[in-house]
Amino acid sequence: MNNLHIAFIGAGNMAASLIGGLLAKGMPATHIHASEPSAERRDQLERDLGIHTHTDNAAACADADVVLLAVKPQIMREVCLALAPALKPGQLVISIAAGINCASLQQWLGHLPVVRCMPNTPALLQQGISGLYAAAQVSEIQRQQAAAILDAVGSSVWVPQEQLLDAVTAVSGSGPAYFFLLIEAMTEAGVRLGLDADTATELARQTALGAAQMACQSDVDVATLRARVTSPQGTTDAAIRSFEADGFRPMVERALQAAADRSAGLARELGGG
Ligand SMILES: NC(=O)C1=CN([C@@H]2O[C@H](COP(=O)(O)OP(=O)(O)OC[C@H]3O[C@@H](n4cnc5c(N)ncnc54)[C@H](OP(=O)(O)O)[C@@H]3O)[C@@H](O)[C@H]2O)C=CC1
Ligand SMILES: O=C(O)[C@@H]1CCC=N1
Repeated sequence: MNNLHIAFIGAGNMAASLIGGLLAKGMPATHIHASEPSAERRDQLERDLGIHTHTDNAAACADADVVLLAVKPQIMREVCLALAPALKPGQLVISIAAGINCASLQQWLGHLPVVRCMPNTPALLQQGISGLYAAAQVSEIQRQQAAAILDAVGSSVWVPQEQLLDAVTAVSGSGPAYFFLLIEAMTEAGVRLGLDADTATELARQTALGAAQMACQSDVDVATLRARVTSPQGTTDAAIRSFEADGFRPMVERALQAAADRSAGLARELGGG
């Protein structure tokens, strides 16, 4: 993986997370090019990370084995149409944009080896998880390259049908924000219960970290872990009953359905394939 040359088209939040993770895994900074309109951001990337930056998307791709599209879905069409003449047949294109399907990307780029992927921001800490789907024209070696890039910043799963990326987006792509929301809400509730803000923040954050590590490392399922915290008629029981009475599970289901619907809706609104 570290001998690949990667061009990032758009170097915002998600690209920076991926670049940070790749560098931490030992990819030479000289193998990473990023095209980005903001001069301030380009300076920061060159100064802090040592990667090559460009104002011109085509120039960024000149020597790339993999072109990674990391612009907002709303401008993906115009970016792809402009980039199309610069692509070379052997290059693999990976898109991380929510909702933009392979057929649209292939049509706009005039280029068939396309992998669609949905990463998440914990990639910055090499704790990301990505869902991947490859167009039929992607070779086995290119599939391995795509998985290697995403595995460098966490782990990845292939989905057998492209529309399942809407579900991946709802669960893990957007998912970090749900946990941040819960930490925010727990912190605010702790403050209302009398804790100072710093103490409430530390308690909520460290509890989230400890619970996540237990969920990942334990050999029992999360329902069992929850039961072990929940003494009969104790404090956790009181909180869980309150959550359930307020419709916590259907609320989570509706939220994830909204995210998946939005992902599918972006494809309808912005797709051209
Ligand atoms: N954030 C997340 O958690 C996740 C995001 N994604 C997907 O990743 C993609 C990027 O999202 P995110 O990183 O959050 O967004 P950002 O806005 O942070 O990054 C997009 C970057 O692209 C730059 N840009 C704008 N126009 C062009 C252009 N014509 N050519 C090259 N670069 C351009 C923007 O610059 P400027 O700001 O100056 O316009 C910006 O720096 C989206 O498609 C999103 O769906 C996927 C998974 C998770
Ligand atoms: O909110 C979004 O649309 C992007 C995709 C997944 C996470 N962020």
